[in-house]
Amino acid sequence: MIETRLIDGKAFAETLRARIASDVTAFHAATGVKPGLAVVLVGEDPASSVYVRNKGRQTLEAGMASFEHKLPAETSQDEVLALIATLNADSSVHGILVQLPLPGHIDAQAVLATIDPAKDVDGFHVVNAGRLAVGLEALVPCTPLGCVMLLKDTLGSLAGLEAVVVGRSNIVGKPLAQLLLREDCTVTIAHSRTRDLPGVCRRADILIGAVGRPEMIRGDWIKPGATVIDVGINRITGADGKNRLVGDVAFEEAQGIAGAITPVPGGVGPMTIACLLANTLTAARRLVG
Ligand SMILES: NC(=O)C1=CN([C@@H]2O[C@H](COP(=O)(O)OP(=O)(O)OC[C@H]3O[C@@H](n4cnc5c(N)ncnc54)[C@H](OP(=O)(O)O)[C@@H]3O)[C@@H](O)[C@H]2O)C=CC1
Ligand SMILES: Nc1nc(=O)c2c([nH]1)NC[C@@H]1CN(c3ccc(C(=O)N[C@@H](CCC(=O)O)C(=O)O)cc3)C=[N+]21
Ligand SMILES: [Mg+2]
Repeated sequence: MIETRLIDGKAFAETLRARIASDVTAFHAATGVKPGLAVVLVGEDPASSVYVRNKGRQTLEAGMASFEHKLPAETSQDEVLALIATLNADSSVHGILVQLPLPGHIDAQAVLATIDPAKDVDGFHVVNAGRLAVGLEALVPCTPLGCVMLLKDTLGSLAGLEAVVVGRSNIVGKPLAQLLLREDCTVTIAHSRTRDLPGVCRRADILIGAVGRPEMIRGDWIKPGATVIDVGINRITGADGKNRLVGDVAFEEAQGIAGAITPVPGGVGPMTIACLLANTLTAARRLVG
């Protein structure tokens, strides 16, 4: 048995946000401009509500302006597109985030395609996804960016390591694989059709759970000493009837096997928000500079 190190994403994110806040102060002093982040929320998604609340508060704490647009669930796609056009044209807005998932009658790809790529702080626009894929400067999705920051802080160089990413979504798995490739990892992307998922996971020096299934990745899927990043945010009802948050990895089982692991909460989640603020400042610098 080894001693499993806890990767404290909450503490790392606090440090990052403090640095961003002082950079925002300097940017404001030099340009007279306050970076502004607009968040568009259509309908009520319970999983999104914590994120939106934390984000709004931390945006203000970083010295940025926060514009929240909460629209009813029955808002038409055309109305959402019109709002985005307004935000694209608004010079006080440097970052635009449309909270996903959107209600079923709205085509998320059509909405994302309307966002000015220069203001796309989520990095979900095809232009930013493409620029990342071909190695050009891009706005990079926040959760993958946060994961790689934690990995580099834990491991130093990632070059040559076997990374297995479980999950292939456009918002986490795919861009994370791109970033790990950029760090010279040997990358495998696993998904629901992967054969022998436990065996594939056991190859990983770096194992990432981005699935959305509570504690699906078991302790004996982890190679001894591996670094485990748990992206999953799953709300479950415990034996005591209380709701709690768990990741995609069976955290207790990983103790004594993993070399290091992120907790849920307090791991990747806070990093996502810190990276969103970092991207908003980056966007403001490029738009104003
Ligand atoms: N911490 C944070 O900041 C963030 C956390 N999240 C959380 O991360 C998790 C993933 O989010 P997201 O990427 O949007 O989810 P999606 O539902 O978009 O994607 C899930 C992926 O997991 C794969 N998958 C599902 N079931 C299995 C299975 N049994 N075995 C192997 N692979 C499987 C799917 O495969 P297939 O493609 O074949 O269907 C898919 O590629 C969620 O819990 C979400 O809440 C998300 C964003 C930010
Ligand atoms: N356009 C868009 N961009 C996103 O980045 C995006 C999205 N839509 N839709 C929803 C998912 C989910 N997500 C989270 C971010 C932070 C926490 C977070 O701060 N979590 C804390 C607290 C969680 C809690 O206490 O409930 C933690 O893990 O410690 C969680 C989830 C971003 N997402
Ligand atoms: Mg999704």
